[in-house]
Formats: sequence, structure tokens, C-alpha cells
Amino acid sequence: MREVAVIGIGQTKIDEHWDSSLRVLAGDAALAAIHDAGVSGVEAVFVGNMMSGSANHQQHLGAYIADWIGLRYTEAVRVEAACSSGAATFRSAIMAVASGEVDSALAIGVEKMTDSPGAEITAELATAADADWEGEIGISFVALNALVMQRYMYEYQWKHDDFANFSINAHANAVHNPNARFRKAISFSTYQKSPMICEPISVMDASPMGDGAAALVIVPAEMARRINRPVIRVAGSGAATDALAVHDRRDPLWLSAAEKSAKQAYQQAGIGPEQINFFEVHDAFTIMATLSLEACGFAERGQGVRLALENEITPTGRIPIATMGGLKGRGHPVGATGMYQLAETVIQLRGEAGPTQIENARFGMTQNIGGSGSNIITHILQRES
Ligand SMILES: CC(=O)SCCNC(=O)CCNC(=O)[C@H](O)C(C)(C)COP(=O)(O)OP(=O)(O)OC[C@H]1O[C@@H](n2cnc3c(N)ncnc32)[C@H](O)[C@@H]1OP(=O)(O)O
Repeated sequence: MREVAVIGIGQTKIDEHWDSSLRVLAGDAALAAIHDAGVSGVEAVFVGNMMSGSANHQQHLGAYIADWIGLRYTEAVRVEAACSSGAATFRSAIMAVASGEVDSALAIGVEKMTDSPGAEITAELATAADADWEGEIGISFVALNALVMQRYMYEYQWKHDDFANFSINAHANAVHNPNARFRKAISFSTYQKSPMICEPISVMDASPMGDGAAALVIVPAEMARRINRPVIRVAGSGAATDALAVHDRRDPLWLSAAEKSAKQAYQQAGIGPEQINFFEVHDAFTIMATLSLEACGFAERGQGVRLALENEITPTGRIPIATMGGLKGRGHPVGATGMYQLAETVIQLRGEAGPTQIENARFGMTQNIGGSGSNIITHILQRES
């Protein structure tokens, strides 16, 4: 397999984009990535998305987007893995280039959620849960994660307030990200007063919906090394699944798929969690960020919350997370999120992150979670020079 690198990124602001269709959003991000890469085209296009068929009446996305950006007669397919569709798409693209099948690939993640009424979109999101055991009883993703958070707080004796810094850090970092949906810092009191959705998850524990697209251009690393720009190499990539239904898991409070995919990525990169300079975590809910930090080796079991409490997750902490707002502040257009995480990691590694720049960052990690932890994909990007 060849080494691969990212040479171009593009993204739209996450918002309620009433005036832009799915392909306009995807096209804007894709063309920005192609422009950033300085190439005239690519050999293959991969489009990540979760629910365009039901939410936007456009299931067939590969040719739809490729044609829109002027790439007719190019290979183009859609990739779906629920909320981890973005990272799954990136993984397909890097494998295509690493195998030698193509010399350039464009990975796009796009989702348009605000066209559908709230109840409808909540039901569509719930299709990422187990239809027979979870969807059947009408459970939403907020409710599913609330059950896990309840159990976690009971088991390890944490209070709701102890999770506040996940939200405070994400929103503080989102202030400096022009593509973030909520560019407003929040205080501890905002967190405390936030309306409860499904106890113990309040609005400030949950990532907001939104519309958006992000894209990356991937080429062989040897080609990237000939460009006069920092080389951002894909050092590691891992993917793993778990039982779809939470009650079927070995331990509902441990993300086994996160652990396995992170281990694969660490092994490929030849490093451990201590060498990761920042982590774009899947903070769809504060409890999910907590469990992800533990499974990836940044905290002991039941102690992920302590990293937030002790301010170790801020840009100057031991393991900075959500450095450009995370899902909480930037927004979570589900099938696009993994691609936003990767684009932000490239920005950090290029040294272009502004006030939330991580000093001397060499290794950035992303983790994109699908379902309530049933499909998890981890990537490690490295700045070579
Ligand atoms: C593996 C996975 O990734 S699973 C995750 C899948 N994603 C989800 O489940 C989505 C979770 N989020 C939600 O369900 C919704 O966004 C909710 C319940 C948090 C909020 O929904 P609603 O109550 O409909 O929010 P609504 O859009 O009416 O906004 C109400 C206000 O709160 C603000 N707001 C809404 N959500 C958030 C948020 N998460 N953070 C900060 N502010 C928010 C809005 O801007 C709005 O402010 P305004 O009144 O000043 O305009």
C-alpha cells in the first residue's frame, strides 16, 4: 500500500441553509477543496451522507454531486455509515489511493437536515439505532444517550454539572471558527440553566442539527511532498463495529469499537495516545465525548469527565478536544461531520487555526461515531515537516 496525504480542504459554514440545495452545499465544499489542492480534477469521488433519500428525496448522490461540479465520466459513489459516514467516506478514498487504483480522490461529506420538520428528522436519525429493539419503541438518539449517561453517573458517582466543561470548551473554541453554527461562548450558569430534553441530557449536552458540507482531496504522499506546503500524511486509520443495540453490548459504558479502531490507528501510526497533540472527538453528547476519551486511552474507565473538570481538554490542556468547536459548537450535520473533523485537523496541522491553534502540533486524531457506538472510525493525521 502507498502512503497517502491530504492536499486540499474545503467546507461550508454549518447553518440552516434554506437557499442552498444538497448539491450546492456539497459542490461549494468540493470546489473549495479542489482549489485549495491546486489540481484541475480528481479520478474518483466519494460522497458521504446519512439520510438524503428521506430528508432531501435524493438517494443517488455520487453522480449527482460529481456532475454538478463538472466531473462527468468520473467514478463516483455514495458511502453510508450513519453518523460516521464522513470518516467512512474518507477511509474509502484513502484506500482507493493507497491501493494504487487511482492517483487522486475527492472525499465529500454532506447533510441537509433542516428541510425536514423536527419530529421527522428525529425519527430519521433513529434509523441509525437497532430497528427491532430500539427504533420499535420510538426511542430517539437523545433518549438513548440519556440512558447511557444516567447509568454512567450512577455507576461512577458523577453529577450533571461535572460535564459542563465539555460544552463550555466546545463553544469557546467555536467562537473563532467562521464555519461553526454557534459562535457564542457559554458560561457554567448557561449550562446549568439549559432546558432539559431527556434527563440528564439538556440542550447544552447535545449537538445541534444543521446543514453543511466538507471535502478533502487525497493523493499519494510522494506527490504531496513535491508541493511547497506542509505535508499532512494519513498516519493511521482504523474502523470497527459493535452491536447496534446498546443492551446487546458487552458493556454499555464502554465503546469497544472506539477502543479497537483507535488501537488500529495507533498501531499503524506507530504511536500511542500520549503522542496525540489534539483530538477531534465525536461530542454528539457530552457523555459520548467522555466514553470516547476513555476508550481511546486518554482516561481511565469512569474518569473521562475528570479531564473536563480539570481543564485538560482546552487548547492548552493535556489533550485538547473540539479545538474548532466540535459537534457541540460547530454543529453536527451527521453525514458530513467526520469530514469536518478531518478538515479541521488539517487546519490545525498546517498551523492555520488562529486563536485555538495547538502549539507545535504534529499528530491530530479524529474519531467519528455512528449509531450509539456501533460503527466507529478513527484517523490519525501527521504533519511531516
Ligand atoms: C452518533 C451520533 O452522532 S447521534 C447524534 C445525532 N444527533 C442528534 O440526535 C441531534 C441532537 N439534537 C437535537 O435533537 C436538537 O438539536 C435539540 C433537541 C438539542 C434542540 O432542538 P430544538 O429544541 O428543536 O432547537 P431549536 O432549533 O428550536 O432551537 C432553540 C434555541 O436553542 C438554540 N439551540 C438549539 N440547539 C442548540 C444546541 N445544541 N446548542 C446551543 N444552542 C442550541 C437555537 O439556536 C435556538 O435559539 P434561539 O431561540 O435563540 O433561536
